[in-house]
Amino acid sequence: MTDNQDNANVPAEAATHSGFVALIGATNAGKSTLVNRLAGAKVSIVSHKVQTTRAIVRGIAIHKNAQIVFMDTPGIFKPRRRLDRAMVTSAWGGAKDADLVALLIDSERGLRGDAETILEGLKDVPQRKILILNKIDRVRPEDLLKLAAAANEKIAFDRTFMISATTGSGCGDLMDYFAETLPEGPWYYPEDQISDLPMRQLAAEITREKLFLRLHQELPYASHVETEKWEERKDGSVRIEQVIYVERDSQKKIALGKNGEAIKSISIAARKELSEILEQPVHLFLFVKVRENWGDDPERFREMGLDFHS
Ligand SMILES: Nc1nc2c(ncn2[C@@H]2O[C@H](COP(=O)(O)OP(=O)(O)OP(=O)(O)O)[C@@H](O)[C@H]2O)c(=O)[nH]1
Repeated sequence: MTDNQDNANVPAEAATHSGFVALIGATNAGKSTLVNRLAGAKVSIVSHKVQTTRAIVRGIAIHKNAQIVFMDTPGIFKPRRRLDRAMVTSAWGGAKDADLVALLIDSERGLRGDAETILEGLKDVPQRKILILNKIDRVRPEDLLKLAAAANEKIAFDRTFMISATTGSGCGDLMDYFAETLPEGPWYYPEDQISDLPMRQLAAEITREKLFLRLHQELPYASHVETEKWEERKDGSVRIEQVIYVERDSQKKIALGKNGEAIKSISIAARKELSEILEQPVHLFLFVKVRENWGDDPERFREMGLDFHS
C-alpha cells in the first residue's frame, strides 16, 4: 500500500524530486483507478468526453520527498475525428514533455487492440519508459511473464512493474521507483493548491484546443492559455476569464481575427464544451496578451497551473 503523505521520515535537508509521468494506456487499462490510488489529491478530470487530445494533469502524488505529477495524453491511439498530423503530434506531445512515460496495460486483455498501437507509437518517444502490467489479480503468473516478455521485445522498457490498482499490490514499489528516479528539483505544485488545479487547467486546455483547431496553421505552438479568474455565481453559472498569451503582436492579430471573428468563434466553441463538461452555464471571457519569449522561460513552465489568481 502506498502512503500518500509518506514524507514524514524524510530529513528536511533531503533533496526533493519532482517530475511529470505520462500515463498511457488503452481505455479501461485502469489509469483512473491507479491514479486515484496513488494520488493524494484526487484531481481526475470529470469529463464525459472520450477521445479528446489534450494532455491533462490527472493526479498528483507525494511519496517520500518526491512530487509525482501524472499526466494523461488521451486521443493518442484512435483519433476518430479527422485529426491531422499536427493534432496527433500534439497528443503525443504530452508524452514528449514528460520526464517518464508509463505504459499501463490490462494484463487480462494483453496486447490486443489499442495496446499494440500504443506500443508502435511509443517507439518514437525518446523518454525513459516503463511498463506497468495492471490487474494482476486476474491472470496467472505464467501468462503475466509471457506478456511482459512480449511487450519488452517491442520496446526497451527501463523497468516492468506488475501491479493491481484495485488491491494495491505492487504499487509501493512503483512509487519508490518514481521517487528515486524522477529528477531532483523543487516541486511543481504547492500542496495546498493541488485541489484547485484541475478545473481551471482543464478549462485552459479546452480553450487552447479550440485555438489550435482554428488557428494552428497560422499560430504554431506560440500560444499558451491561462485561467485567471473563476467565479461561481449565485445563479448557478460560472464566470471564467482566460488570457491567451502569444509571443508577438502579429500573432495577437491572428488570434483576434478580422473584426474579432477568430476569438469569437474560439470563445463560442470553448464555452459550449465547458458548459457541457461542467454541467452549468458558463460565461467565458477571453483576452489576448503578448508575452515575449514565454516559451523559452522555464519559470513560466513551473508556474503553469499556479498563476491563476489575478
Ligand atoms: N480486477 C481488477 N480490476 C481493475 C484493476 N484496475 C482497474 N480495474 C477495473 O478496470 C475498469 C477500468 O478502470 P479505469 O480506471 O476506469 O480505466 P481507465 O484506463 O482510466 O479508463 P478510461 O478512463 O476509459 O481511459 C474498472 O472497472 C476498474 O475497476 C485491477 O487492478 N484489477
